[in-house]
Amino acid sequence: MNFARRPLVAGNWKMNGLHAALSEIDAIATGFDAGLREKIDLLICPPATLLAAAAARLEGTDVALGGQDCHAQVSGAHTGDVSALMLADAGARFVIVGHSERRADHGESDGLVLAKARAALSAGLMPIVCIGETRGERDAGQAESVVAAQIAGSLPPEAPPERLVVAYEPVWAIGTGLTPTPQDVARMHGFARQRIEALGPGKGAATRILYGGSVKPENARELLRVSDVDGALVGGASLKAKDFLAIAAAYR
Ligand SMILES: O=C[C@H](O)COP(=O)(O)O
Repeated sequence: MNFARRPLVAGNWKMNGLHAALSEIDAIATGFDAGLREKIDLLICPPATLLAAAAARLEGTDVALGGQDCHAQVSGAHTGDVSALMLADAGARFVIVGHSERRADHGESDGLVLAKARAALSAGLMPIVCIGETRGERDAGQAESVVAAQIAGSLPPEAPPERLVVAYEPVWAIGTGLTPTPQDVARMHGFARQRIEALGPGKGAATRILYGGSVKPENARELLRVSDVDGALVGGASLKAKDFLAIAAAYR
């Protein structure tokens, strides 16, 4: 166990959540008790429309807020986009970049994800850079080469490891109820850590790598106790405070 890598349990609400859902954020803050606060970091990434209201409600708590994406530029003529600085201004401390849904739906390349991660760092945010192979890539025996290319192409090598989080999310496990075996997770996280080490000595050992893809209260303990797993990026099961806190409780 590397104590520099404090576990992080992060919830990604994706395009879910109207104002009524702020009550779940209140419940998460209430349920994040001293026993858990001592051991882990907890983060919610609601839709951008809820960030400012959530920030007001979370003031004085230890629950952090994050955005789900940011533009690579600080400002300008980019209709519909949100910059990292705007997310920080609204109360975010983290931002997810390169989620597979962004890579697939918006054709985001490693180069663009890298630019977004750098924009996040410049705005004082901690980027959570997502990587992971598709089912087809895995079946073709390319899981490692895909992940290696994503690490080389989308992680800013200049970022100090304590300012960067990586999330390994096999695309075929997202929202499907399917998960890799703990052995598979250990293998892929170990591999990712080696590739991160190639970005600079000591980076592999010090960078937090989260697992994401169908994490639920029922499988959290098994997945989060795998070596080289430093937390979870949770989608569907982060929408209800009860489920999200039950996942975080794997670290009790
Ligand atoms: O960002 C979260 C991941 O895409 C996982 O989503 P999921 O927990 O619904 O499978």
